Amino acid sequence: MSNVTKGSYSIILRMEISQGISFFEIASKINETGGDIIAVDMISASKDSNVRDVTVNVFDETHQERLVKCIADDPGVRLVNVSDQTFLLHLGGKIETKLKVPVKNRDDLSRVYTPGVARVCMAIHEDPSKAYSLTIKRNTVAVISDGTAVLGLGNIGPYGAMPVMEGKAMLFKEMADLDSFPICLDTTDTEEIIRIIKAIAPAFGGINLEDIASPRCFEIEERLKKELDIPVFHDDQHGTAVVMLAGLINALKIVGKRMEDLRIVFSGIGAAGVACTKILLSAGVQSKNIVGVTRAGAINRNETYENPIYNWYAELTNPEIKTGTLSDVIHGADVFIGLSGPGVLKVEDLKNMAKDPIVFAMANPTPEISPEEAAPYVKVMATGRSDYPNQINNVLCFPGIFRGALDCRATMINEEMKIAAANAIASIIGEDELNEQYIIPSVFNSKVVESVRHHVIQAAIDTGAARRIPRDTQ
Ligand SMILES: NC(=O)C1=CN([C@@H]2O[C@H](COP(=O)(O)OP(=O)(O)OC[C@H]3O[C@@H](n4cnc5c(N)ncnc54)[C@H](O)[C@@H]3O)[C@@H](O)[C@H]2O)C=CC1
Ligand SMILES: CC(=O)C(=O)O
Ligand SMILES: [Mg+2]
Repeated sequence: MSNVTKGSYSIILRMEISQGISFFEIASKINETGGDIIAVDMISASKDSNVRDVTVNVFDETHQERLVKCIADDPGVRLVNVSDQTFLLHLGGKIETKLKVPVKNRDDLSRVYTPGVARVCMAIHEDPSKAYSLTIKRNTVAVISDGTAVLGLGNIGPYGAMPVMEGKAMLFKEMADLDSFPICLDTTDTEEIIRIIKAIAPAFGGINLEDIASPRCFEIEERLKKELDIPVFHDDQHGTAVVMLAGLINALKIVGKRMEDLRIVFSGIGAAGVACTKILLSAGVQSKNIVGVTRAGAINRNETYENPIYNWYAELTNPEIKTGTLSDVIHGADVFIGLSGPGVLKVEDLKNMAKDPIVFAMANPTPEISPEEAAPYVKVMATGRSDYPNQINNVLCFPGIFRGALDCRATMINEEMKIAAANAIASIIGEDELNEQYIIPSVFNSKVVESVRHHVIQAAIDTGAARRIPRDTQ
């Protein structure tokens, strides 16, 4: 698997084909390399040649390179250009601002802007809670990253992070009709990040932290939760944990095991790994049955770590003081939870797990083991990707959880609201639908957001986190 992309995507090959060369010869070559032609458009024709755009589905970057070489080497063809539809889709970014009221004449102008706007400003100045009714605050989330843990790509900086944050903003809008701003900060200084987020908070109903590396992400989130009165939610921690728990609740129904009895090995004790561990402890998993593995091996209490989170993890888990690599500690595990990097789990490891292994290989974009390799040896397999069954991805959680939190004007997103969201997601799949390939609803299942919203609002009301009760909940 390539480290960047695997799974089919489309490229457009613009090619000038000499007269006398049949297009069918070219098409056969493309087919022989495994390319799937999905469209052919004639761009121009002359007596010497035809220029065509041929849209082809390819498997991955290596496949694309092979296909391009095969066409470029053909003496009857001049390859004019190769464009990738994913890149084309990103030209100029993916979102824009849209007006809710027109500004077409002086009259409009005097209301949306000065002088009319001044009266609205003063009303909010006198009663700041009016920001919720008279500004975008009540429906707007800030999606904030410092670019230090972008997907599984690592520290690629704020510019590199932007396409992901724009994508999250699109998902907020599409799934939950929430507006959001992608904000990528050109600093990795914890205090500066906290100061900036606090300073911009007045415009927003909630803060979605994204792809900020551990352990810094823990302090940033904790401090902001204490110092702001709007929900602050680190999606890679809690969104992932909620969806993982939903998947595990359903997977256990298939294998007939109980949370209390599960032996679990985690690969990756970063933002997502820590939060998934915590939510599983809340759900009944016993800390003595958990072992966490990082690049340096199994976390254990005989070691002292520079990363304070690893020391905390060592005290909490692995009382048998298992040491060594993932392969050394995976023997007898019922569940593997991967939130680390590509390819760290091997087929041999799967063979050493307990009966009916559950494998959630959630590293993005390339999982800890490919479903193709794992399939013969696991009972339930899930990844973070959309091109395999059982996508465990925080996109199933964050739109609905923020929709609920903003609709009841929650001051925070607490543990009860997260567990409620997990149960809501799990319960969407009926007993008669549940199977190894369907433990988690599709991201596009229209019931997900509404169900998560509803359960989150109820939990917020029950725990005193709600500042208002939406009309449809009364
Ligand atoms: N499916 C989903 O919804 C989500 C998936 N993820 C994925 O989980 C992974 C971790 O994300 P975060 O926790 O946010 O990052 P992070 O930077 O906070 O933590 C990464 C952790 O993985 C460990 N790690 C990295 N490569 C490793 C390797 N080859 N072997 C063992 N350990 C390794 C690091 O030591 C660290 O403990 C990423 O691949 C990310 O894409 C994260 C959030 C959501
Ligand atoms: C899905 C997601 O948030 C991640 O991979 O970082
Ligand atoms: Mg993320």
